[in-house]
Amino acid sequence: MNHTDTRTPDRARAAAPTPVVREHGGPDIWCEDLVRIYSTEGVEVQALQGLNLVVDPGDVVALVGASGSGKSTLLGILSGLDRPTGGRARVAGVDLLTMSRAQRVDYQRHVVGFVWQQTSRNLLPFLTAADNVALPMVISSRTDRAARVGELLDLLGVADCADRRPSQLSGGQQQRVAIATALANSPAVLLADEPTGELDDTASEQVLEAMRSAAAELGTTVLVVTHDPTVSDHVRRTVQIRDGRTSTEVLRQRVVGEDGVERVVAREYTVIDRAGRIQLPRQHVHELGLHDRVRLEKEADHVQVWADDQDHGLPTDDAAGTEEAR
Ligand SMILES: Nc1ncnc2c1ncn2[C@@H]1O[C@H](COP(=O)(O)OP(=O)(O)OP(=O)(O)O)[C@@H](O)[C@H]1O
Repeated sequence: MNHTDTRTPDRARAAAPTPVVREHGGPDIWCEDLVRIYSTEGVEVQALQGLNLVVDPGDVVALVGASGSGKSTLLGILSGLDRPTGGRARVAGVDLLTMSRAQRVDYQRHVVGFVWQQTSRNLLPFLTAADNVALPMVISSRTDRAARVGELLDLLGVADCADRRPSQLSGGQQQRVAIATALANSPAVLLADEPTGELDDTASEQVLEAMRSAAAELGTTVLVVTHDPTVSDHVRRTVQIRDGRTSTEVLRQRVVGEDGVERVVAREYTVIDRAGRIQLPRQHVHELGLHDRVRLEKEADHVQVWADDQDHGLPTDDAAGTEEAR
């Protein structure tokens, strides 16, 4: 113990966060059957209803979905601000359900970075951009601060803003400084909740591109909640949440055609959980009149889904019917 430290051992311990236990290897975000139920005045809202999500290290993923579908609830849990009601969740090898309150501080300082929608919420107004970026490193006693501040501001394209306060920056510049601040302590995962929600199209484009390229350069995994339709140009993978569950995903791949021209091919997938459950797109359900139950037919390499148009009141000799085991 430091002899100049006059605090009692207990107080000294309380000041330093307890390090989180990290298992290395595996995905950077892993959620299984995640449930979050809010209870207010006797009314229960099931914000997450068994959500599954796996994000590999270095991936940049956009999370989209209608208002109230559970996006912010998920981000709240992944950032360590909230606890799930059930299920399991790991971020960068940290088990979020067994993490203690003291470990949460270490988790939020070193494992995850966070950017909020409101530009004013991300930065301290009385500090310059450079001092805002340096602050998390001061708190965690990092010594290479000046070099790191320069590197991050440069990476986010706001090196010329270093000596300005947030009020002297545009909304887009503020968000880029906010991303630099969130990346200061080299988190494994960057979480962003509508980071372009208050910006116009041009500034949104610049912020998303700066975030993507900085994450690629630093190897940071990114999960960004957005309503911004242009986000698809900046991410390889878009995950859609519907009613508290991941429902569909769009994966984009760059392919070179026979004409030698490179293009992006996007393909939409429906998410299947461990139990084999899938959620059919609402439009398919509506257009095909699917309800109550559907009939599945397995082909050699795919499964067909048919509306139930049988009369169940009578025995049937329909060839598609399956004879019950006796
Ligand atoms: N603290 C809370 N107490 C009670 N219900 C809540 C609370 N926070 C969220 N909810 C409810 O949980 C559901 C999911 O909310 P959430 O904020 O996660 O959705 P969202 O997809 O982020 O929506 P938006 O796009 O509008 O921000 C909604 O029905 C919401 O009303």
